[in-house]
Amino acid sequence: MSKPETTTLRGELPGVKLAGSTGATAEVYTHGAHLASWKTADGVEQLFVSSDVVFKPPKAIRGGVPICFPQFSDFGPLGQHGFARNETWEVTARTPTSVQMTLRSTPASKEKWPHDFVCVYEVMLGAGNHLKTTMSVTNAGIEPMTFTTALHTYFRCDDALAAKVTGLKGASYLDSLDGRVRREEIGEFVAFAEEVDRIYLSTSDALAVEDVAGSRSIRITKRNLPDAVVWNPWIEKSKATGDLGDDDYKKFVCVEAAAIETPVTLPAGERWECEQVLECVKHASPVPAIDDAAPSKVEAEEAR
Ligand SMILES: O=P(O)(O)OC[C@H]1O[C@@H](O)[C@H](O)[C@@H](O)[C@@H]1O
Repeated sequence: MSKPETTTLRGELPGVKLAGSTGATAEVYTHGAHLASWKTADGVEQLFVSSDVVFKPPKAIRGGVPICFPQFSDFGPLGQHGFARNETWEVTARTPTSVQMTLRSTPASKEKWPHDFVCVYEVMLGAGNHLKTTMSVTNAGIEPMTFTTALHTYFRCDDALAAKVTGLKGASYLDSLDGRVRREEIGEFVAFAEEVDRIYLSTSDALAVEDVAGSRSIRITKRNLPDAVVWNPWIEKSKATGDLGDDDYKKFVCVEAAAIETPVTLPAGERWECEQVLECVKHASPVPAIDDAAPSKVEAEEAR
Protein backbone atom coordinates (compact mmCIF):
# COMPACT_ATOMS: atom_id res chain seq x y z
CA MET A 1 0.00 0.00 0.00
CA SER A 2 1.47 3.39 -0.96
CA LYS A 3 2.26 5.79 1.89
CA PRO A 4 -0.35 8.57 2.26
CA GLU A 5 0.87 11.80 0.69
CA THR A 6 2.08 14.77 2.68
CA THR A 7 2.50 18.36 1.54
CA THR A 8 4.64 21.20 2.85
CA LEU A 9 2.58 23.22 5.32
CA ARG A 10 3.22 26.99 5.64
CA GLY A 11 6.21 26.44 3.33
CA GLU A 12 8.01 24.94 6.31
CA LEU A 13 7.52 21.28 7.21
CA PRO A 14 5.70 18.23 5.84
CA GLY A 15 2.20 17.50 7.01
CA VAL A 16 -1.37 16.80 6.01
CA LYS A 17 -4.14 19.31 5.31
CA LEU A 18 -7.70 18.18 6.02
CA ALA A 19 -10.72 19.79 4.35
CA GLY A 20 -14.37 19.18 5.18
CA SER A 21 -17.37 19.62 2.89
CA THR A 22 -18.50 22.64 4.96
CA GLY A 23 -15.20 24.44 4.36
CA ALA A 24 -13.59 23.60 7.71
CA THR A 25 -9.86 22.79 7.50
CA ALA A 26 -7.11 21.45 9.75
CA GLU A 27 -3.35 21.04 9.38
CA VAL A 28 -1.24 18.39 11.11
CA TYR A 29 2.57 18.32 10.80
CA THR A 30 4.41 14.99 10.84
CA HIS A 31 6.80 16.70 13.27
CA GLY A 32 5.25 15.82 16.60
CA ALA A 33 1.95 14.84 14.90
CA HIS A 34 1.39 18.49 15.64
CA LEU A 35 -2.11 19.80 14.94
CA ALA A 36 -1.33 23.46 14.29
CA SER A 37 -4.42 24.82 12.60
CA TRP A 38 -8.16 24.23 12.83
CA LYS A 39 -10.40 26.62 10.91
CA THR A 40 -14.15 26.33 11.23
CA ALA A 41 -16.41 26.57 8.18
CA ASP A 42 -16.46 30.38 8.49
CA GLY A 43 -12.68 30.41 8.02
CA VAL A 44 -11.97 31.45 11.62
CA GLU A 45 -8.78 29.97 13.11
CA GLN A 46 -9.54 28.31 16.45
CA LEU A 47 -5.99 27.44 17.52
CA PHE A 48 -3.13 29.80 18.40
CA VAL A 49 0.34 29.56 16.87
CA SER A 50 3.03 31.92 18.13
CA SER A 51 3.88 34.99 16.09
CA ASP A 52 7.54 33.98 16.66
CA VAL A 53 7.07 30.28 15.95
CA VAL A 54 10.24 28.35 14.98
CA PHE A 55 9.87 25.40 12.60
CA LYS A 56 13.18 23.68 13.43
CA PRO A 57 12.86 20.01 14.50
CA PRO A 58 13.41 18.59 17.02
CA LYS A 59 12.19 21.84 18.64
CA ALA A 60 8.46 21.61 19.31
CA ILE A 61 6.14 23.95 17.40
CA ARG A 62 4.89 26.73 19.74
CA GLY A 63 1.12 26.62 19.63
CA GLY A 64 -1.54 24.30 18.23
CA VAL A 65 -1.68 21.02 20.16
CA PRO A 66 1.72 19.68 21.24
CA ILE A 67 1.41 16.06 22.43
CA CYS A 68 2.98 15.69 25.87
CA PHE A 69 4.01 11.99 26.07
CA PRO A 70 5.30 9.87 27.82
CA GLN A 71 5.66 12.60 30.45
CA PHE A 72 3.84 15.81 31.36
CA SER A 73 6.11 18.68 32.46
CA ASP A 74 8.68 17.44 34.99
CA PHE A 75 6.59 14.54 36.30
CA GLY A 76 9.42 12.11 35.58
CA PRO A 77 13.06 11.84 34.47
CA LEU A 78 12.59 12.93 30.84
CA GLY A 79 12.88 16.40 29.37
CA GLN A 80 9.94 18.80 29.73
CA HIS A 81 6.77 17.21 28.31
CA GLY A 82 8.53 14.04 27.14
CA PHE A 83 9.69 13.50 23.54
CA ALA A 84 6.61 12.70 21.37
CA ARG A 85 6.27 16.37 20.29
CA ASN A 86 9.90 16.38 19.15
CA GLU A 87 9.81 13.24 17.00
CA THR A 88 8.70 12.66 13.40
CA TRP A 89 5.52 10.59 13.24
CA GLU A 90 4.52 8.39 10.30
CA VAL A 91 1.30 9.12 8.39
CA THR A 92 -0.39 5.72 8.56
CA ALA A 93 -3.86 6.52 7.22
CA ARG A 94 -5.80 9.45 5.87
CA THR A 95 -9.05 10.55 4.27
CA PRO A 96 -10.02 14.06 3.12
CA THR A 97 -11.27 14.82 6.64
CA SER A 98 -9.03 12.70 8.87
CA VAL A 99 -5.41 11.70 9.38
CA GLN A 100 -3.79 8.99 11.48
CA MET A 101 -0.16 9.32 12.55
CA THR A 102 1.90 6.70 14.40
CA LEU A 103 4.99 6.89 16.60
CA ARG A 104 6.80 3.67 17.45
CA SER A 105 9.57 3.20 19.99
CA THR A 106 13.07 3.03 18.53
CA PRO A 107 16.47 2.07 19.96
CA ALA A 108 17.03 5.83 20.41
CA SER A 109 13.75 6.37 22.27
CA LYS A 110 14.49 3.31 24.43
CA GLU A 111 17.71 5.00 25.52
CA LYS A 112 15.51 7.71 27.03
CA TRP A 113 12.47 5.63 28.02
CA PRO A 114 13.11 1.86 28.14
CA HIS A 115 9.78 0.71 26.73
CA ASP A 116 8.43 -0.72 23.45
CA PHE A 117 5.33 1.25 22.51
CA VAL A 118 3.09 2.19 19.60
CA CYS A 119 1.34 5.56 19.84
CA VAL A 120 -1.46 6.26 17.33
CA TYR A 121 -2.93 9.76 17.04
CA GLU A 122 -5.95 10.64 14.93
CA VAL A 123 -7.39 14.03 13.99
CA MET A 124 -10.88 14.11 12.49
CA LEU A 125 -12.82 17.10 11.17
CA GLY A 126 -16.37 16.53 12.39
CA ALA A 127 -19.73 17.75 11.17
CA GLY A 128 -20.46 21.37 11.99
CA ASN A 129 -17.78 23.09 14.00
CA HIS A 130 -16.38 19.93 15.62
CA LEU A 131 -12.86 18.56 15.71
CA LYS A 132 -12.04 15.22 17.35
CA THR A 133 -8.63 13.91 18.34
CA THR A 134 -7.96 10.48 19.75
CA MET A 135 -4.70 9.02 20.98
CA SER A 136 -3.96 5.38 21.80
CA VAL A 137 -0.87 3.89 23.42
CA THR A 138 -0.09 0.18 23.11
CA ASN A 139 2.48 -1.47 25.36
CA ALA A 140 4.42 -3.59 22.86
CA GLY A 141 6.89 -4.79 25.47
CA ILE A 142 6.91 -7.50 28.12
CA GLU A 143 7.04 -5.19 31.17
CA PRO A 144 4.33 -2.83 32.44
CA MET A 145 4.80 0.84 31.49
CA THR A 146 3.71 4.01 33.30
CA PHE A 147 3.26 7.42 31.67
CA THR A 148 1.61 10.82 32.04
CA THR A 149 0.25 12.71 29.06
CA ALA A 150 -1.53 15.88 27.96
CA LEU A 151 -3.04 17.32 24.77
CA HIS A 152 -1.48 20.75 25.27
CA THR A 153 -4.05 22.81 23.36
CA TYR A 154 -3.44 26.52 22.68
CA PHE A 155 -6.90 28.06 22.17
CA ARG A 156 -6.80 31.27 20.14
CA CYS A 157 -8.65 34.18 21.85
CA ASP A 158 -9.46 37.62 20.50
CA ASP A 159 -8.49 38.85 23.99
CA ALA A 160 -7.22 36.43 26.65
CA LEU A 161 -7.58 39.19 29.25
CA ALA A 162 -11.34 38.90 28.82
CA ALA A 163 -11.42 35.12 28.36
CA LYS A 164 -12.89 32.69 30.89
CA VAL A 165 -12.40 28.96 31.40
CA THR A 166 -15.53 27.33 32.78
CA GLY A 167 -16.33 23.91 34.24
CA LEU A 168 -13.64 23.83 36.92
CA LYS A 169 -15.60 25.10 39.93
CA GLY A 170 -15.03 22.83 42.94
CA ALA A 171 -12.06 21.03 41.40
CA SER A 172 -8.76 20.87 43.29
CA TYR A 173 -5.70 22.15 41.52
CA LEU A 174 -1.94 22.13 41.96
CA ASP A 175 -0.56 25.66 41.60
CA SER A 176 2.65 25.30 39.57
CA LEU A 177 3.49 28.91 40.43
CA ASP A 178 3.47 28.15 44.16
CA GLY A 179 5.32 24.88 44.71
CA ARG A 180 2.36 22.91 43.35
CA VAL A 181 0.45 23.60 46.54
CA ARG A 182 -3.05 22.10 46.36
CA ARG A 183 -5.96 24.54 46.31
CA GLU A 184 -9.67 24.44 45.44
CA GLU A 185 -11.21 26.36 42.56
CA ILE A 186 -14.04 28.42 44.05
CA GLY A 187 -14.84 30.54 41.01
CA GLU A 188 -17.49 29.94 38.39
CA PHE A 189 -14.66 30.52 35.92
CA VAL A 190 -10.91 31.04 35.72
CA ALA A 191 -9.96 34.50 34.45
CA PHE A 192 -6.57 35.83 33.36
CA ALA A 193 -5.08 38.92 34.97
CA GLU A 194 -1.65 37.43 35.76
CA GLU A 195 0.35 34.29 34.94
CA VAL A 196 -1.73 31.17 35.52
CA ASP A 197 -0.21 27.69 35.61
CA ARG A 198 -2.46 25.15 37.31
CA ILE A 199 -3.04 21.41 37.13
CA TYR A 200 -6.74 20.84 37.83
CA LEU A 201 -7.39 17.32 39.09
CA SER A 202 -10.25 14.92 38.29
CA THR A 203 -12.29 17.65 36.63
CA SER A 204 -15.58 17.52 34.80
CA ASP A 205 -15.10 16.14 31.27
CA ALA A 206 -17.04 19.17 29.93
CA LEU A 207 -15.01 22.38 29.99
CA ALA A 208 -15.13 25.51 27.86
CA VAL A 209 -13.01 28.46 26.82
CA GLU A 210 -15.24 31.54 26.62
CA ASP A 211 -13.63 34.00 24.22
CA VAL A 212 -15.90 36.82 25.34
CA ALA A 213 -14.20 39.40 23.12
CA GLY A 214 -14.63 37.08 20.14
CA SER A 215 -18.26 36.23 20.99
CA ARG A 216 -17.43 32.55 20.77
CA SER A 217 -17.10 29.57 23.05
CA ILE A 218 -15.00 26.48 22.47
CA ARG A 219 -16.49 23.51 24.26
CA ILE A 220 -14.05 20.79 25.29
CA THR A 221 -15.29 17.24 25.89
CA LYS A 222 -12.54 14.92 27.11
CA ARG A 223 -12.51 11.16 27.70
CA ASN A 224 -10.02 9.20 29.81
CA LEU A 225 -8.10 12.43 30.52
CA PRO A 226 -9.23 13.18 34.08
CA ASP A 227 -7.10 16.28 34.64
CA ALA A 228 -6.81 19.65 32.89
CA VAL A 229 -3.91 22.10 32.88
CA VAL A 230 -4.76 25.81 32.56
CA TRP A 231 -1.87 28.01 31.48
CA ASN A 232 -1.23 31.54 30.36
CA PRO A 233 2.39 32.77 30.53
CA TRP A 234 1.37 36.44 30.97
CA ILE A 235 3.70 39.35 30.30
CA GLU A 236 7.12 38.42 31.71
CA LYS A 237 7.14 34.79 30.57
CA SER A 238 5.94 35.80 27.09
CA LYS A 239 8.88 38.19 26.85
CA ALA A 240 11.27 35.56 28.23
CA THR A 241 10.13 32.80 25.86
CA GLY A 242 12.10 33.07 22.62
CA ASP A 243 9.44 31.57 20.37
CA LEU A 244 6.57 33.58 21.86
CA GLY A 245 5.83 37.16 20.80
CA ASP A 246 5.91 39.70 23.65
CA ASP A 247 2.16 40.30 23.32
CA ASP A 248 1.19 36.70 22.56
CA TYR A 249 -0.13 36.18 26.12
CA LYS A 250 -3.12 38.29 25.04
CA LYS A 251 -3.96 35.92 22.20
CA PHE A 252 -4.35 32.47 23.75
CA VAL A 253 -5.36 30.37 26.70
CA CYS A 254 -4.06 26.82 27.15
CA VAL A 255 -6.49 24.21 28.46
CA GLU A 256 -4.73 20.84 28.32
CA ALA A 257 -6.75 17.66 28.79
CA ALA A 258 -4.38 15.40 30.69
CA ALA A 259 -3.68 12.31 32.77
CA ILE A 260 -1.21 13.51 35.38
CA GLU A 261 -2.22 12.94 39.01
CA THR A 262 -2.77 9.21 38.45
CA PRO A 263 -0.20 8.14 35.86
CA VAL A 264 -1.44 5.56 33.35
CA THR A 265 -0.03 2.11 34.10
CA LEU A 266 -0.32 -0.18 31.10
CA PRO A 267 0.39 -3.92 31.42
CA ALA A 268 2.34 -5.65 28.65
CA GLY A 269 0.29 -6.02 25.48
CA GLU A 270 -2.51 -3.69 26.67
CA ARG A 271 -3.88 -0.64 24.83
CA TRP A 272 -5.01 2.69 26.37
CA GLU A 273 -7.02 5.37 24.56
CA CYS A 274 -8.07 8.95 25.22
CA GLU A 275 -10.11 11.51 23.31
CA GLN A 276 -10.78 15.22 23.07
CA VAL A 277 -13.69 16.72 21.10
CA LEU A 278 -13.70 20.46 20.46
CA GLU A 279 -16.77 22.38 19.34
CA CYS A 280 -16.75 26.07 18.43
CA VAL A 281 -20.02 27.90 19.18
CA LYS A 282 -20.38 31.39 17.72
CA HIS A 283 -22.58 33.82 19.69
CA ALA A 284 -24.64 36.51 17.99
CA SER A 285 -23.84 38.83 20.86
CA PRO A 286 -21.10 38.74 23.48
CA VAL A 287 -20.90 35.46 25.40
CA PRO A 288 -23.63 35.38 28.09
CA ALA A 289 -22.25 36.91 31.29
CA ILE A 290 -21.50 34.37 33.99
CA ASP A 291 -22.05 35.39 37.62
CA ASP A 292 -19.32 38.02 37.79
CA ALA A 293 -19.46 37.90 41.57
CA ALA A 294 -17.38 34.76 41.57
CA PRO A 295 -14.31 35.24 39.37
CA SER A 296 -11.32 33.47 40.90
CA LYS A 297 -9.12 36.39 39.89
CA VAL A 298 -9.38 40.17 39.84
CA GLU A 299 -11.32 41.53 36.91
CA ALA A 300 -9.19 41.56 33.73
CA GLU A 301 -9.85 45.29 33.28
CA GLU A 302 -7.59 46.07 36.24
CA ALA A 303 -4.74 44.37 34.42
CA ARG A 304 -4.91 46.68 31.37
O1 LIG B 1 7.63 25.70 26.89
P1 LIG B 1 6.98 24.33 27.00
O2 LIG B 1 7.94 23.23 27.31
O3 LIG B 1 6.15 24.03 25.76
O4 LIG B 1 5.96 24.41 28.24
C1 LIG B 1 4.99 25.44 28.21
C2 LIG B 1 4.10 25.31 29.47
O5 LIG B 1 3.40 24.08 29.39
C3 LIG B 1 2.42 23.97 30.45
O6 LIG B 1 1.72 22.76 30.29
C4 LIG B 1 3.12 23.95 31.80
O7 LIG B 1 2.16 23.85 32.84
C5 LIG B 1 3.95 25.22 31.96
O8 LIG B 1 4.66 25.17 33.18
C6 LIG B 1 4.92 25.36 30.78
O9 LIG B 1 5.62 26.60 30.85
